[in-house]
Amino acid sequence: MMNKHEEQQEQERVTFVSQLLANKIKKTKQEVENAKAETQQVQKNYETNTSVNYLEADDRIETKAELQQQRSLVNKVVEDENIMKRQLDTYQELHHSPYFGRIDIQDEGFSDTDKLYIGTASLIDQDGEFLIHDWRAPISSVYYNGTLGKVSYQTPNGQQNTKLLKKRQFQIKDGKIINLFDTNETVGDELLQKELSSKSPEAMKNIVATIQREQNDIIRDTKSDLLVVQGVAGSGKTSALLQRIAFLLYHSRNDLNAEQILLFSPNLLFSNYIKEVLPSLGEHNMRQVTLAKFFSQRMEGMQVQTLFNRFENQELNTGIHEFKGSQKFINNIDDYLQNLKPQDIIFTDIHFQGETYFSKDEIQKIYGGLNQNLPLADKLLKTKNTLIKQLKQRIKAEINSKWVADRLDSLSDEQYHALLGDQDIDDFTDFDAEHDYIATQLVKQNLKIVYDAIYNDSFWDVYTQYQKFLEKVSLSADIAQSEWKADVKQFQDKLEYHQIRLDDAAPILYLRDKFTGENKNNAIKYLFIDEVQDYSIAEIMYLKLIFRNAKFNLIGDSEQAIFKDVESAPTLLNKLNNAISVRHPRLIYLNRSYRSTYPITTFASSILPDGINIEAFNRAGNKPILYQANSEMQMKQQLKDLIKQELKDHQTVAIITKNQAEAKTVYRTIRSDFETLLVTDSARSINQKVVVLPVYLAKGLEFDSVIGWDISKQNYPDQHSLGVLYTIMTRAMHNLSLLSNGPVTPLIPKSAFNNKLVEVK
Ligand SMILES: Nc1ncnc2c1ncn2[C@@H]1O[C@H](COP(=O)(O)OP(=O)(O)OP(=O)(O)O)[C@@H](O)[C@H]1O
Repeated sequence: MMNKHEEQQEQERVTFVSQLLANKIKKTKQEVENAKAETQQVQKNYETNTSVNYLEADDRIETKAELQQQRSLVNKVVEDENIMKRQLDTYQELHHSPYFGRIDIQDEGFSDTDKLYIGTASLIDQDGEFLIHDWRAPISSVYYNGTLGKVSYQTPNGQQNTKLLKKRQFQIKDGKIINLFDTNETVGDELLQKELSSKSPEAMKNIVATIQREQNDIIRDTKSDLLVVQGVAGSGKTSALLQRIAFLLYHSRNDLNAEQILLFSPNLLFSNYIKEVLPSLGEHNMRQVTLAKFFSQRMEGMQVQTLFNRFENQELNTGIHEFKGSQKFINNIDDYLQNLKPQDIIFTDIHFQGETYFSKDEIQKIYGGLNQNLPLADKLLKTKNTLIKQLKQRIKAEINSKWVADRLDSLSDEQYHALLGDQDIDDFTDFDAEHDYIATQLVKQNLKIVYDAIYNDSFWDVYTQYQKFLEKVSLSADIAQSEWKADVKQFQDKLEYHQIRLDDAAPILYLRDKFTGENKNNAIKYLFIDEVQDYSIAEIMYLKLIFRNAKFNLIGDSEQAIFKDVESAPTLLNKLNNAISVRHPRLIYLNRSYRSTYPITTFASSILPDGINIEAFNRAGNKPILYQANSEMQMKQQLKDLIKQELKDHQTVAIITKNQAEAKTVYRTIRSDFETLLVTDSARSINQKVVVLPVYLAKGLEFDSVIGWDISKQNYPDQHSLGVLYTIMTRAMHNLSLLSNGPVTPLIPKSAFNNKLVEVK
């Protein structure tokens, strides 16, 4: 036990640091004010200057240079102001809770010990001494990883050794220590217990003070170019992912910024839920996108089916669905393209003002005339270049035509200037040169449609090409020809309405971008996919094709597959490793579950084949209760009673259903008794105590109390529903109840609920 004197000393230090921070805050606030005033002044100057009429040719050159100078001044003061504001945010965050850990270390051969305090950001006093070390600094890893004794940690200069003499944990609130203790554990369970038993917050919290050893491995990995995390429900995958981003931004701060990190998240609700984590760590948010949004952006003019839509409609042929999502299917596309003869390429005419400008035969000839051993993308590029060359020649010929002369005569001053663009009149040697330039611009403007068609590859019909591929591909044994034909027909029918089924989206895009070599994104350096079990291998292969400079971080739980059958983790990982060949793959398992109480975690795990491997964090709570009703009416009444009861003890009660239709039924049942939010696909926040939502929108979220709706045998008849049921159960932090109309699903083993089955009377 720590003695009173030591506690007092620690409190004095906290008070000292708080006071220092208070001063810094005061000073920085003033600096922000000054910076603001300066920005306003500079901006005002800039606006006055830009409003002068700079069409006057004489003034132009001078004005231009001046403007450029002014603009960079504006940018600079804005940037200064932002830096100051960020600094202020950091101080304020630290002022609230300056640090959460202390380590005492002693380097080999030295007799004195260093006391290091660890917090969300570093703080230095006027002598350059660290009052607080950033949790991401190399030495801080000792706090998360080490037990007392000899320890080592990675630095940019290699591994360092030291001796860890003491590890102390703090809970500090508004300058007061509420808790402190010494520990030899990685990060003591005591603090974690406290963190986990609190009520579910509206937004996700950062876990910086209590990061666990395996989580720390994920966060601090800098070597892998494919990092796969398989973690059971509630094991902190999403938390670790976000801390990892914060770590990477710190670790590579000179050559990585938040804009170069992209996170694929399951839905908008989730995006919103995690939005506050990085700012609370003093970092900018990464970019976020959902798969649906990403696809629709890449297939303009097409309506791409969403995951939710596919799940709701359940119209899938499993064999075909699996085939189209497989690595084999993508490899087939590669083979198809490799062996594609020029005459098999679906070129289309380019039109201009209702007439054929370049015919598909001409284009075919250009393509066919190329050395066919060139890479695909080169062949297309050369074809495009030839087309553009021909277009330019026609533009030249067009300059002296009558329609151009007529149009030039009727140009207003303004139009003339517009055509002139950035060009300076003084640069022309004579009037003819100027005339030719303007005429060329005019023709170009008119022929821009043709230019765009070439540039955008609209002379190639990717959809029909894909259809041809479908007609040719050799099927796997479990798919009947007739079924496949029907599927191809469906593809064609949907296309008429500009609709693309989700299963076809990634393969089409893959075919397109492989053929053209275009649409690559070289800027993204780190790609994260959360809930990766919901992605097909084909989709991931497409992402790999596009984001070729990105290190891939795939995070998920094979047991929570709600859109397909549950796959064992090794199977899934094996598939991923084969599909994305990289140099340094790494796989990390997280088997300990933190979200739910011990009874809930063990109950939920009992329905999984490998559930025994899931380690429940030891936090007490009630056993889940199963209510079996004899009619829908009885079940509804029981639901209302339950909600009333749960609201007494909990902040949020979520009723989770299998699909949207059930969610609506529940909503209608309870809305007159409770203020209720029915969560839909477009929802962005949950701001009600009682919420109803289908399982796929509950992905990644957590609630104090969860009620699973109608988990009857009829609703969850077999293994296909395993992932759905497991996901529902594991959303609960403190309490879980399940309702069933009639006999309970066979997925829950009798032994799991023997003494907790309540017959509804
Ligand atoms: N080291 C930790 N310290 C404190 N809390 C933690 C820690 N790890 C996880 N948690 C908490 O456990 C809960 C689950 O974490 P998270 O949502 O990151 O898990 P997940 O693996 O992504 O879950 P799922 O796959 O079930 O959606 C959160 O409330 C999180 O704050």
